[in-house]
Amino acid sequence: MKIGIGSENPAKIEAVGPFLTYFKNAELVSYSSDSLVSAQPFSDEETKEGAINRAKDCVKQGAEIGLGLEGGVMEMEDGMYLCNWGAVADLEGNVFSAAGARILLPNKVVEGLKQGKELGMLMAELTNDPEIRKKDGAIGVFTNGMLSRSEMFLHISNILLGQYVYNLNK
Ligand SMILES: O=P(O)(O)OP(=O)(O)OP(=O)(O)OC[C@H]1O[C@@H](n2cnc3c(O)ncnc32)[C@H](O)[C@@H]1O
Ligand SMILES: [Mg+2]
Repeated sequence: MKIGIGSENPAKIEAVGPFLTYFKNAELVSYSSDSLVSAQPFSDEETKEGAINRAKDCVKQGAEIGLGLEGGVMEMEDGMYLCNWGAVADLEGNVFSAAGARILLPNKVVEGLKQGKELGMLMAELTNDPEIRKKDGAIGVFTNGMLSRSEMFLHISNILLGQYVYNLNK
């Protein structure tokens, strides 16, 4: 059985771990799947949609179970937050989604986002590390290393697996 992840970003690929532990005979395949939303989603809705589209795209490309993870930003009354969504889809047409951590972004980053820059690029500039989105990510930087981007996606992946299995067994 193939379990697909709709990204080539290692921070996302690592997060498939719980699915591979649960479905013991599964093979992991990473697809460059299309989120069909903007490269920088600007709301919870758009970020969630991106995650669902990535998960469904993996199934379209041949996976029995597809996982999609998407990072975005969303506005609240006190400013702009980093938000994260995940989704799992399967061949039977089941789809489940779940959200992960949110954290307020500093003004300097928000200004860049409003100018149309992607968060990944802004974080690379801020940290002088072009690979930051594949490792600690914004969440790691702004939590002083307490929670990395891959750990944050792993948390979402556990929620998705739990939801998926709960509903399979019903
Ligand atoms: O290759 P893909 O799977 O697209 O991985 P990505 O790093 O581009 O991740 P997303 O498309 O899900 O995220 C949308 C944008 O926000 C950036 N981003 C989101 N969360 C981030 C984080 O925690 N740290 C750095 N950049 C982040 C990301 O690099 C993109 O520019
Ligand atoms: Mg992207």
